[in-house]
Amino acid sequence: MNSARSWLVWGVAALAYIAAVLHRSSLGVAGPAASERFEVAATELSTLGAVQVGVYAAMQIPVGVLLDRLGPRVLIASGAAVMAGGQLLVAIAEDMPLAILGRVLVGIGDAATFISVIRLQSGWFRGPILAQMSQYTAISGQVGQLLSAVPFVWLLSAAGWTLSFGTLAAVGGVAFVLVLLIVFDAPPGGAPPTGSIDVPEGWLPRLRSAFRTPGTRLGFWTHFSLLGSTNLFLLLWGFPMLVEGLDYSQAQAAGLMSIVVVTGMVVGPIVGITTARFPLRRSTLVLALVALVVAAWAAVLAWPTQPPTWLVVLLLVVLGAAGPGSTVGFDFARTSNPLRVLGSANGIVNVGGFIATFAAMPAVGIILDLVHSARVAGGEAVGLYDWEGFRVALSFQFVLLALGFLMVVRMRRITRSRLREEEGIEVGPLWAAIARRMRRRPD
Ligand SMILES: NCCCC[C@H](N)C(=O)NCC(=O)O
Repeated sequence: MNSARSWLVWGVAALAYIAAVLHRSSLGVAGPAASERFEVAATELSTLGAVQVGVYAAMQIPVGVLLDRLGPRVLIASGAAVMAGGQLLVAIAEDMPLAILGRVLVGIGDAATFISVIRLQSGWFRGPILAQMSQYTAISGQVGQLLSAVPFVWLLSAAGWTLSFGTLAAVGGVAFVLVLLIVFDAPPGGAPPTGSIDVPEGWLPRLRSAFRTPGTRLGFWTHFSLLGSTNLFLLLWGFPMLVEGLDYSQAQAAGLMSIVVVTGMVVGPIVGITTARFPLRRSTLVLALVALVVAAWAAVLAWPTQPPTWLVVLLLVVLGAAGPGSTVGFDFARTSNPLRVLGSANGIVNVGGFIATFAAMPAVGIILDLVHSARVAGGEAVGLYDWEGFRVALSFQFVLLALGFLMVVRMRRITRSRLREEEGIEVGPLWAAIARRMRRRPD
């Protein structure tokens, strides 16, 4: 445990996750080339991305269940192979149906990767470092995002569609081989024991047991509350909001959006160390981050004119910090479930953020349309994507953020009362803990 070999195994699994995120984000940066190759408009093209994210979300529970049966090694390796196959289809596709099939395969393989790497960590690491490992895994994914934004974009322009997507397929193939050679579920001698906790037999009872555990649902609502806004911004509405709503150039908008990614990479380890040091205060950190997201959006959307750049940057920093905050959801699942149901529990947590994203993505589009139609009917000559429209449409997020906040408060009450009954641990208010600590400190 926690040995050089643990780091090597995790490192190769993290490489597979980097490759997964590279596959995931490769289409987003290839928009114009894809429009040209398949002769489709932007709207049809966006269905390719939506299909992939939809498949990813729909596969979380089945993948979680399979993870508990087959273990992370099989799931990470199969994920890499399926994604490589999918990218190969995209590389040779000359029409949309084959490209869609390719992206469906990418979505399926991608779905198997992140929660399997998170599950793998519990086989190889012990102690406080475990709380940090999920953050390091999530950060490695950001490397995949950067690889798609810079070298892949360059390769696409230099070598063309087939060769560049073919290269991604080869990257997936290399990841597959490396995982088979190096990644095993646990060190020789087996995984750490699950203690005296009874684990039900059969996938459905196990899934039910994971769902009934309050810590799993606390993780789900954490992920729901903190990933929705960041995903909504990064995956769909951020770019149009900055370019068409706030009149930034495309290059400025790209630079601004990278603030979200870089902040996530900086804040991740801080969140990991904090949650490892103060495990009983994780939910307070989550609630504080949700409150920050609400405050930042409220300030930007309520600004009397177009918000100044410093305020936009502040929003982007907060959205960047929310990403690592959402990863805390997996830590709640880890500390409240036995190892043999952790795959199912991680699957449940990971659905949270994607449900929020799915609810918000179309809702913002529909509200933008409604506001635009109403204003045009009232005699105004305005574009679909003007700032007034975005102000109203993006406010929809407050509904999801409020729901998420209230559910985190509720689930933390239930989790804490379970902790009191089963382990005799009383978690008092934060201010009382701080006051106690100050009294203990020598003058
Ligand atoms: N851009 C935000 C990254 C946060 C990572 C996140 N907690 C997560 O759940 N990722 C799932 C995945 O498959 O990448």
